[in-house]
Amino acid sequence: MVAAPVNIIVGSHVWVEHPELAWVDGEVFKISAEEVHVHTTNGQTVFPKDTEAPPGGVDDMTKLSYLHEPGVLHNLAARYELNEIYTYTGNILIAINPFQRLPHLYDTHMMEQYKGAQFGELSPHVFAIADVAYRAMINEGKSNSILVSGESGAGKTETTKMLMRYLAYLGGRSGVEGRTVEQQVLESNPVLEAFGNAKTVRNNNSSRFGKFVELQFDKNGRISGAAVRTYLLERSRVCQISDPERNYHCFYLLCAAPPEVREKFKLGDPKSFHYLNQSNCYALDGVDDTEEYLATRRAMDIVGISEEEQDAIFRVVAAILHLGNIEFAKGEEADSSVIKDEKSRFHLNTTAELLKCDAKSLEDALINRVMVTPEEVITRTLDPVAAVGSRDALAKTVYSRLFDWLVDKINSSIGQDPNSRTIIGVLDIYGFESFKLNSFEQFCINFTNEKLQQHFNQHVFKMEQEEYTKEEINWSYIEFVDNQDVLDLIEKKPGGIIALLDEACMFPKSTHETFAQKLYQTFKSNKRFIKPKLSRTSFTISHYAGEVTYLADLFLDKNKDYVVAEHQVLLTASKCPFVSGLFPPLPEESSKSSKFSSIGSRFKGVLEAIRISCAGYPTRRTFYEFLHRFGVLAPDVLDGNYDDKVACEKILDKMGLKGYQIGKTKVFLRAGQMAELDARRAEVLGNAARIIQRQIRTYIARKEFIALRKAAIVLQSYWRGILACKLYEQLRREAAALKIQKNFHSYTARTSYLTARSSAIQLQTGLRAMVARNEFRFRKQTKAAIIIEAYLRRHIACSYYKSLKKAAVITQCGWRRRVARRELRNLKMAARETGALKEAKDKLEKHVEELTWRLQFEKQLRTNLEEEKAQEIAKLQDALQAMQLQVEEANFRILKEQEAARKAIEEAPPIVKETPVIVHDTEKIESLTAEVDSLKVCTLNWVIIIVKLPFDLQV
Ligand SMILES: Nc1ncnc2c1ncn2[C@@H]1O[C@H](COP(=O)(O)OP(=O)(O)OP(=O)(O)O)[C@@H](O)[C@H]1O
Repeated sequence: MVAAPVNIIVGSHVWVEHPELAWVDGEVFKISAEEVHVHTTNGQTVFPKDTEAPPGGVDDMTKLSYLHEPGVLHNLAARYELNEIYTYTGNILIAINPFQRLPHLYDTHMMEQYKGAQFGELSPHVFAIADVAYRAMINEGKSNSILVSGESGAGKTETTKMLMRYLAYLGGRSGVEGRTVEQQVLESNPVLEAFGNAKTVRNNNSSRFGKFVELQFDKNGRISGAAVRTYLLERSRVCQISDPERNYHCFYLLCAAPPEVREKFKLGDPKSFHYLNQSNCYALDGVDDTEEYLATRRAMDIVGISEEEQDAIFRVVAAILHLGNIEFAKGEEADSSVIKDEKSRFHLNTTAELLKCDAKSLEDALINRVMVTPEEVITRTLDPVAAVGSRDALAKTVYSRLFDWLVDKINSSIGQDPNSRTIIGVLDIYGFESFKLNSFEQFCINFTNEKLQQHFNQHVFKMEQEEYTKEEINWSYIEFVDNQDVLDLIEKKPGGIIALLDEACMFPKSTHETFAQKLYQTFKSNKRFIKPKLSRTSFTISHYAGEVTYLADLFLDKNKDYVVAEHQVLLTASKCPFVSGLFPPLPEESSKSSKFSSIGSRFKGVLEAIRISCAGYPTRRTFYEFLHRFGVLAPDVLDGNYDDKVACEKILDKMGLKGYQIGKTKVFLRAGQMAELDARRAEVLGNAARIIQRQIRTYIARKEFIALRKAAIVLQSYWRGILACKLYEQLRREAAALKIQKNFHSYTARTSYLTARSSAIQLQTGLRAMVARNEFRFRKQTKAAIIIEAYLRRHIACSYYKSLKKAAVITQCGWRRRVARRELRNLKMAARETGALKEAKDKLEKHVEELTWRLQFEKQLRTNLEEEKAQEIAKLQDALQAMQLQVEEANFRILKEQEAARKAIEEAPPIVKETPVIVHDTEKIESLTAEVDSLKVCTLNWVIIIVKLPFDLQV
């Protein structure tokens, strides 16, 4: 791995509950207006406050004028209060856990801004670090790594995720089946977290392993693959937890799995398992383990873990829980043990069943040890305590193998790029650890941190040197505290602690006690090694970050990191291919040395970087800045028209400072020299201020006196004026009072008059209203009477009219009947006369005919006599014509009479013919009609009045 050009230190928690109080790593800092008090275990230290720094703090701590621990912490606290969680220290980023979501800090817009931006141009940000790493990789073609370190819960994992997101943004590539590599790495997180994370005191989801995510890039800077490497899984947690922590999440998830799963693995309440019930914490706030179980299964699906493999994984997890419940009792032989009771045997059988191995072999593997000597094979029994140790060792081994299997599976699922030229690695590893009891794990972690520290020292030192070279200053005598001696103590070959440990592991008779004694002997004169009094197995190392006492008790076993041969044989023989796959047969005994391939640092590392700066020339100012600030110390130098560099040198000499350096453009000051100059500057400025103050005070006092006198005169005249005003006011008030009284009296009199008047009016109104109402009632009654009368009269008139009408009609009918009868009689007589005429006519016709015949007869008889009687005939003819005329007349009359008779018959009764009559009493009728009209129409019949009567009406 190429040395990292950039580092991220995830800082310790800083809580600023009160703006003036910060708590950092167990030390309380009280920040007053003038100075910073640090309450440490060694008592109280007081530091001057950095008055140069802006109230919101500086974004790069190298800009602080005073580089001391409280100043640095105060700066972080001030920034934290403004939600500025990132701060630079040179090119190191310090991130402070905000304990709240700050989405605006990580959105695409933010990524866009940091893309390609100059380092330091924008506010400190994790994206800026990733950007520098990426650009360096692209420009120089070198791999880079970013170190994320800090104590548990500081936010390393979150920071790592942000880095990954940004790097994926820069080098994004669509991955297999549409999922990007970054997505695949993130999708694998739930699986890793379920098996590698646990609740600790500081973090509910604490990663209990170190993680190195390697993003592989192709020549175009596109992500072409990724790998996740894990380190130092906290194996001891599988068997041992303390309240209120939890074991790995997967155990609780499985206990909360659906009933059929629990039944299959014979699981129950987590409280019933020894590996879980050592702590009272079973559930996590806001986390549903059943949901998490299903989410983990889903994530396993995504990662490509088959159904059978998932089943086997959870079977192994269940087996570990049952394994933990196997208890041992003393056996009959000395130093031997047996399975304690039926309950333990049940768990033993269940474990064997789940691991698909022989129950008897499991029992033997737990309580016996086989020792192979050149001569013979000896089987040694284990006492109950050793058997428990054996049981726990098996549980830890199985679990760590399971975890490694998962990591391998995830890596093969994400896919590697064997042709990748460059990588960017992100290392997420815990920082320096010091607990009450520290074991081999802490030793390894702290060793890792020592390594980082050395790397870090060299790195910062190198940068300092570069700056000094650039400025051409003499730097040969710069010292810095090196931790090489600690590293020598731990890793030197031969003779270091690790070498001695490896040596001890190789001797079968070695115990932790002999190992500790060896250490005491070897390092009795080493400044970094301390033997604690009254202890036979612990030792203390003076690390760069402080002293840590380690318990050597389990160092040998843990260092060996070997799988007990019996356990190996047992599980290799498992009928379950998954389980046997976790324990492939060993080719041969492998070296047991610990493998540490990475480094970490923590916050106090950061301070070391500052201390290194202090060891050199921590304060540097350009000539202009220096003269601008400290010119007041030597005004004559400023007036002397010297070159800036010479002027700076003269001022420094005048102040009697030694050891400073003048570069090409800057003045380099030793630690503390800036403070000294500041103090002198403050003194000079103070003296000047005092003179100015004196003059100003005199001026102010005189000005105040004149103003006071002027004010007194003005006050007096005002006061007199006020008295006169008061007198006038009194007089005015009296007059006003009289006026008011007068008006008041008139007002009351008028009010009472108006009241009486209004009462009288009211009374009158009432009475008048009463009279009017009576009158109105009377008129109303009268009107009603008139209406009734009118109705009555109309009724009488109507009745009378009806009777008259009826009489008229009767009279008319009688008269008409009489006339008609007379007519009829005449007609009948006429008819009878017509018959007689007709008879006479007929007779006459017969007579004519007879005469005609007689004429014709006589014509013949009297032909001769014709001439004689011509005259007589002519006479006769005349008589005949006359008679014919009479006949015609008679006929005509008959016809007329017939016509008249026919008409008479037609007109004969019952038909009554209306004959217009002359109305003599029209006025009377009209008046009646008018009256009837006025009396309102009662019925429609009455509206239509016959105004013409057929006969003379006599009333
Ligand atoms: N940048 C951040 N923004 C918001 N919340 C954060 C951030 N960093 C950390 N946190 C919060 O702090 C919690 C702990 O962070 P994280 O798990 O990253 O710590 P860690 O240093 O990895 O701890 P451990 O070493 O125990 O795994 C997170 O669950 C999250 O709630």
